[in-house]
Amino acid sequence: MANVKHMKWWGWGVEGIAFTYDNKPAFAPFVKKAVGLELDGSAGSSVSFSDLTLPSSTIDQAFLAELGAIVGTDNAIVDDELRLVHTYGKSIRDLLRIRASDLPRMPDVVVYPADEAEVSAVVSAAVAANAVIIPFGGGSNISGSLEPHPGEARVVISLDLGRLNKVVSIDEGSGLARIQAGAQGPFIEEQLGARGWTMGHFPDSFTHSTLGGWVATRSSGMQSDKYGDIADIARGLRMVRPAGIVDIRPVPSASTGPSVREMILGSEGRLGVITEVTVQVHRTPEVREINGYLFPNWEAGIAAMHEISESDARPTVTRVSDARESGFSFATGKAKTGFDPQKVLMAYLKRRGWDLEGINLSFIGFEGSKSHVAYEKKIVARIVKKHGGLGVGKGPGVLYDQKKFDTPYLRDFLLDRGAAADVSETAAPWSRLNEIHDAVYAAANEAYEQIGTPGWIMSHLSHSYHSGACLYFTFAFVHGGDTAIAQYDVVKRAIQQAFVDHGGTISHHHGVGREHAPWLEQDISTEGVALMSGLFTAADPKKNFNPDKVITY
Ligand SMILES: Cc1cc2nc3c(=O)[nH]c(=O)nc-3n(C[C@H](O)[C@H](O)[C@H](O)COP(=O)(O)OP(=O)(O)OC[C@H]3O[C@@H](n4cnc5c(N)ncnc54)[C@H](O)[C@@H]3O)c2cc1C
Repeated sequence: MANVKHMKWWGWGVEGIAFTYDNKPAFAPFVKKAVGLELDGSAGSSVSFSDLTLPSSTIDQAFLAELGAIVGTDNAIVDDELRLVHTYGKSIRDLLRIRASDLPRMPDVVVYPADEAEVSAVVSAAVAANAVIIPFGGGSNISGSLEPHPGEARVVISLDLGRLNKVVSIDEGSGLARIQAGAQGPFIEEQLGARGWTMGHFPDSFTHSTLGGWVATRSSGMQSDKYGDIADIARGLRMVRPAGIVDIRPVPSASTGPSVREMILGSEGRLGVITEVTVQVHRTPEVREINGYLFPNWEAGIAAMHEISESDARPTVTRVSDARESGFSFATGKAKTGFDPQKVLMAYLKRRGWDLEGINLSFIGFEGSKSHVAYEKKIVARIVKKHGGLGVGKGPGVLYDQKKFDTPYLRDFLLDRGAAADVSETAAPWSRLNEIHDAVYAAANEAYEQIGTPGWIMSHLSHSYHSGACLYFTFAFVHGGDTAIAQYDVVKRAIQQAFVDHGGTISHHHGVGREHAPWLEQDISTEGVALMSGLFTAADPKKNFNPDKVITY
């Protein structure tokens, strides 16, 4: 069997790692206050694989043998757990549906090609048989980008790129690395790091997502302020199509008509299978540091991030959490014995007249030579001070850096105990960020009233650009069991609508999939959707490539 590791079928990450609130005394009271959920130390209720009802595979032996002849019989697999892992991504909707056995259509077979030639052969065989091909990276998307259409009558192949996982070569003279599309974050950085390079792309899902998936969803990492989004980082591409390979060479910029590279970015498997990407890489910096700052309120934090984006400083991360999200961060802190610097700091701020409930916690990252980092930190310190903020040093930044990939486990913990939590993000001009923030809060709170349960919403700004920034919202509520997805839809719809109504996009970095497709027309206009639809129809007239995503039937 293919030696490709997958996440748990029922949640985030790998078996054996889970969120715990041991030694986090503020966590249980925080959850009680936020969503009314009583944490009593019990393990909660999870789901066992044998409780699920799964539809059988519809692939016939002859086609399975044909695929097996291309990739090896061990790499064309009909196995229920593998099929399940390849059905959905990791949104709360996906996790709720799995727990409810809401699985109308699963892939019939999971195929693991070893190289581009095998991808091409599988694509040819699949198109000849009029089968559906769904490229699979790490399965971490939260936009419904993988699931087969419930009524799909044709054979559905999940084409897992997990064996295409090598850094092929590095052009050290240009800072370009050729990397296979199925490589996951840690493996890429390990390979590059060993030769003194970094790609600088660190999405929160870094540990379980792939280069091909990042490109296919237009991903953005937490250090995008310096390194760019994947759309900036990915310079060259190779994508398998039924009639051949699209080969976009890694030139720094080009004036060659509408950009085919851009058409592939965000295509979510609808145009073909990406096998290789040439990315920009940078020398590992001499200094890497994330510092903590506090602001007395949200408006001050946003104004400071805006001013930093216009300054001579070019931090890697500019992030500020609103008061609610800051409260959440404080609540997940470990208990201290003896001297507690946080307590001392809070006492100091109180003396200076700060409203402790209104504190906004910020992280700003710096990379480069010692002198460059010192120069940037000086600029940032001046701006933070101007907006009434305060630097609190490296300590909180070190903690943030260590914990940043652990947060997703919390969602499974809450789900086991009856609470649904998920995220929605947007990007908008600087001039509209405060308006969007307030509008989303109002929309979510109205939605909670509508579904009749107390709910939680919190937000941070991340990913700053010249003209605006990304706002990222996390929401949670105790769900009503069978009605959980309907309740989730009410909240999610309210938030997405508030984005478009107030000048934001429906998705800054999570793609469209099926989840955000209903708002696409409001975002890019009717004619915009018509253009995109024309591209998909011309490129894939029989809808063999991951149909029903981005633009749905
Ligand atoms: C806890 C959590 C945190 C997250 N944090 C971030 C974040 O910080 N930034 C961010 O950008 N996203 C984030 N995401 C979303 C997700 O990780 C991204 O969308 C990621 O880019 C998906 O990559 P993947 O390899 O898992 O792709 P998959 O989920 O396997 O696939 C996603 C889509 O891409 C297509 N695809 C995958 N590989 C290929 C290929 N080789 N060729 C053609 N199409 C392909 C699939 O068909 C599908 O349509 C997060 C998700 C979770 C659950």
